[in-house]
Amino acid sequence: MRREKEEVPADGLFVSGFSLPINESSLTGESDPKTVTAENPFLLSGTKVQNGSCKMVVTTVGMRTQWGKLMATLSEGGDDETPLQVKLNGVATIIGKIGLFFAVITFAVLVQGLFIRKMQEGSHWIWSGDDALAMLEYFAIAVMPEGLPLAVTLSLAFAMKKMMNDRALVRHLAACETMGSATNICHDKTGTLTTNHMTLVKAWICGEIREVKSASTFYSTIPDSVIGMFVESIFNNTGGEVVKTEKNTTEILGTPTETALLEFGLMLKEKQAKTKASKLVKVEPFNSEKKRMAVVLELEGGCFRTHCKGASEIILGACDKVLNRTGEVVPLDEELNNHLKDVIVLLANEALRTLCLCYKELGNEFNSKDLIPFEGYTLIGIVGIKDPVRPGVKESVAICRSAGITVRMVTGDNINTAKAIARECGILTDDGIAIEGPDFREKTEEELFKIIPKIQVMARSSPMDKHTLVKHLRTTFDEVVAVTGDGTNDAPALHEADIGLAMGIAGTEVAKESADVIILDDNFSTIVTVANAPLTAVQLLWVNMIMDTLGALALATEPPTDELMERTPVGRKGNFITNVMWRNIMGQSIYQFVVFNEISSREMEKIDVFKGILKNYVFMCVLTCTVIFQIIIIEFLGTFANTSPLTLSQWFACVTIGFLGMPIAAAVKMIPVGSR
Ligand SMILES: Nc1ncnc2c1ncn2[C@@H]1O[C@H](COP(=O)(O)OP(=O)(O)OP(=O)(O)O)[C@@H](O)[C@H]1O
Ligand SMILES: [Ca+2]
Repeated sequence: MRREKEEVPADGLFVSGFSLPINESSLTGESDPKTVTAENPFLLSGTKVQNGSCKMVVTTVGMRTQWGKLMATLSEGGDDETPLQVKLNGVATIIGKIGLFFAVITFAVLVQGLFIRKMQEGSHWIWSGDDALAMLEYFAIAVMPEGLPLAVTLSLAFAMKKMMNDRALVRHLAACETMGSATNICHDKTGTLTTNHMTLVKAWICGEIREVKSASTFYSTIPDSVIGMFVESIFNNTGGEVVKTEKNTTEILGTPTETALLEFGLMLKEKQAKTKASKLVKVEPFNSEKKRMAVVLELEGGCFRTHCKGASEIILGACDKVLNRTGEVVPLDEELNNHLKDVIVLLANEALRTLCLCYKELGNEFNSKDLIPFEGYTLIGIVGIKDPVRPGVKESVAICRSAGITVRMVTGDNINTAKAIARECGILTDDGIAIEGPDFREKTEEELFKIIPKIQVMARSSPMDKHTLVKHLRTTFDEVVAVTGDGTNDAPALHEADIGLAMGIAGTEVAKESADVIILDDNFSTIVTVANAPLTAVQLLWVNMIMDTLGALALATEPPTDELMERTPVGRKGNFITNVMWRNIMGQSIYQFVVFNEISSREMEKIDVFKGILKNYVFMCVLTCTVIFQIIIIEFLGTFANTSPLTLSQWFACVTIGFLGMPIAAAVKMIPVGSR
């Protein structure tokens, strides 16, 4: 028995069930779902059930399935280079050349010093093992700054571990740093910005909007025939299911929209005497493209009736009759039509998801092979479903904004619902554009070029619209785009994005599989943390350019600070080494002392470098080790390291001079430079 969004566990044959779209993209790369029926009964392991349920007979399992065979032949392919890697290649070459130049000079100077000493001693013809060792040591000193690649990998790995602690599972290591340069985030609404716990709170039925508090108040003024039709619609035209558990409680399965409707239906049903027996002859399941679902019922006398429900304004367009106050079918005239449109806007403006439910008598002429017609329906009612915004979303959006990241919302919902939620989250501002998917599709390239930067909300979008927007942002505008999502309809966009983030609990398998990072606890603010982590890689890198590997290692373990987010993201084109970095590099090169410099390097823009220093044990540990090492080398390893013990006053002088580096670093940080 397969249920929605589940993976088919083995190869097998379809036995019974209703139209069952299967996504075989994991096997064939084809993203359009294929419908499995009695004529086309093959179910393959590893593919995803997108809707409905069925019974299947298992034919093969494990490595014998098509999927298993594919896995066996699969060999690792090379990955695309990430933006950081591309930039690193460039930077590494320059640094390499500069480094080589200085390495040669350092080596030459050291060797020349050795020669002069030996000349003075008159022993330049006699070379001992000690001298060879000295040469080797000079060489080591000269090539010391080559820890760069090690440090980068380390820092990414540390970032990944850090993110794991924050409940973000990184599926691709490279994603750790791509996120740091994200300039755009496209959020899906339902399930990402909102909690996806839906409840039906209002309904327009029999001529007025009623609040749903209890069945009895809702009931009293509505004719029984209308309630009967409503209940018939809810329980037959559904992708969900009401099941009795072993403990004799009822449990509702299905998507949140379906559950909300079924819950409401159960409440009404308690009062309803008995629903007439009827048989389902055809189901057209909901999909994000059509945004509606329909079923055909065979009634007692052999007549057929179809029930349809879905996106309010689309369904309203297919209705030409409506059930009035007394439960009679009356024509839907223009006045009433406009009134209903206003009702939809009214409900949507309250951030409610609106759905229309309608039916049509088909007489006794219906063949289950026919398509369900989509016109001439009778409207039963319009429902308003509440889906509260996740806690912390507004704050997270604000943080992203201040970090210079453009935040957008792409949703399949009604434009007014989308706008209301977007305002609540602080995504939609006065100068932003909200557009509907069908409008967006019609735009020419030039128009798109003009409006895309201003689009803050895209409503009624199909999965392909989401994908198209992301693609345009990435190619035409050269932005680094992050996408968050939970549903199957987000999968194409998640896949297209530079970094795809999927919700771990509420997210569907298909979404998770297309994502780079999975937010395990569905906590929205984790997305900000994810955006935070990779900047440490950059921070660490500049340190490494002027310092040794050990220091870099210490900094690599520094947790990202919230202030990091306030820095503008690097982007695809932005200079890798910003002016700020150059300033610090220059300043510090002129006057530096390793230990103090390590402390100074913790923050590139802040004067207060000590903030949180005691919390980073690894940093403190490495620092202490460096100091102890230094003392040991100077005091006790005189003959080996060519140093002599210092007097107390000499020590004091050294530390003071060294420490001076810190105020100097602080002073350098005061020099104003542009933000890039
Ligand atoms: N089970 C359903 N049956 C009929 N219509 C539905 C059903 N679920 C959703 N809808 C309608 O389809 C619209 C949403 O479609 P879609 O699946 O593209 O978006 P979503 O994933 O729910 O939202 P988002 O893109 O914000 O996550 C809703 O506004 C609603 O009117
Ligand atoms: Ca969604």
